[in-house]
Amino acid sequence: MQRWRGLGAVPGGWGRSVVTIGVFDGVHRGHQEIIRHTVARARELGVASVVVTFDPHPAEVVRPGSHPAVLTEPARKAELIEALGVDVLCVIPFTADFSRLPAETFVHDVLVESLHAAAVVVGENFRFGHRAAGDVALLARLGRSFGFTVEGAPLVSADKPDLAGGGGEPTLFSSTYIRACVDAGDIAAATAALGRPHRLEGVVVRGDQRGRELGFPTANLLPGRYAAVPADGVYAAWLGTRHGAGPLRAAVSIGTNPTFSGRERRVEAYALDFDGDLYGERVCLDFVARLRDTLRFDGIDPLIAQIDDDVARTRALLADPA
Ligand SMILES: Cc1cc2nc3c(=O)[nH]c(=O)nc-3n(C[C@H](O)[C@H](O)[C@H](O)COP(=O)(O)O)c2cc1C
Ligand SMILES: Nc1ncnc2c1ncn2[C@@H]1O[C@H](COP(=O)(O)OP(=O)(O)O)[C@@H](O)[C@H]1O
Repeated sequence: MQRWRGLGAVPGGWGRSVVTIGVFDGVHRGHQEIIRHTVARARELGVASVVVTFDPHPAEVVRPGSHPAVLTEPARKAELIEALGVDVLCVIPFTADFSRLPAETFVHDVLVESLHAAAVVVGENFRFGHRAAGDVALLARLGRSFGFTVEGAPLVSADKPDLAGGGGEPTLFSSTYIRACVDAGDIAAATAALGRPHRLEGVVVRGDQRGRELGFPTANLLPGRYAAVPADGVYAAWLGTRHGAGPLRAAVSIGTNPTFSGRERRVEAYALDFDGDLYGERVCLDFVARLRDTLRFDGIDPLIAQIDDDVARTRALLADPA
């Protein structure tokens, strides 16, 4: 997959392409559907498939201070998009000026002049241009005058309507919905919508050096500034490192360590069957299940007994690194 930053990176003599546009945070099952459709269409037409995305998140530029929680860091997003067979990922720096482009100008400059779109694939609820004034109907109208087709991919929702909480309405998979699932610690719902576990990435930093004394050294993960951190609680997760063998089973604690009257919120992972130094390493946690709420214990013995139980459950849940 080629990676372009900005429209200036489009090579001279670029042919036609099939394009899809979006923030694609999470690359969830709905996104996957749209991207697969884009790739399939491009292959049919014998042209390149291009995913256009934005950095930073448009919300932060349009309303500073409103950056939503990030489900996938840019490098991870690119990796997931590449795995879907896309030819080009074009990341447009989302500036205040760019945000003010009227919908028509956006279509002309990006889709027609730069990418020579033969077809544009979008979800039914796609909005674009200044104040999100453009919709699929406008895009289709512009397509007729500029010479590209517009294909709306159907939106994907939960198979079981009752996942929505009994309301009867099927839950539409969206980044906003998945952020809410993660924020509530609903790992099962997040996994269903993403089509894979939610991943948190970060660097291992020093904590209070207490873990070792408890018999459970924990890698304290410092997530990215806007990362979507699951609700306080204890989780079973796969811990991935850059070096070393495959992913490690981990019992993860997220919270302020109330037993020790801690104040800082921390993400700590005890890796099972592991003894090594992780300080300064970039690691990731793929959350598989929520085990329980964070509790305040009277002393360390009941805490240790509880962590023993968490570790046993983690071992049972995470059968075999595939
Ligand atoms: C699986 C697991 C579950 C934990 N559950 C709790 C808990 O319920 N309450 C709590 O106060 N601390 C809990 N802890 C956090 C410990 O208090 C923490 O690991 C210890 O304070 C070490 O901190 P340090 O890494 O900063 O040295 C848990 C830790 C692990 C690994
Ligand atoms: N099984 C393990 N799981 C997690 N970290 C481990 C493990 N074994 C050794 N370590 C190392 O020990 C460190 C954690 O020790 P700990 O006493 O909890 O200190 P800290 O308070 O700095 O987290 C980790 O950052 C890692 O480098």
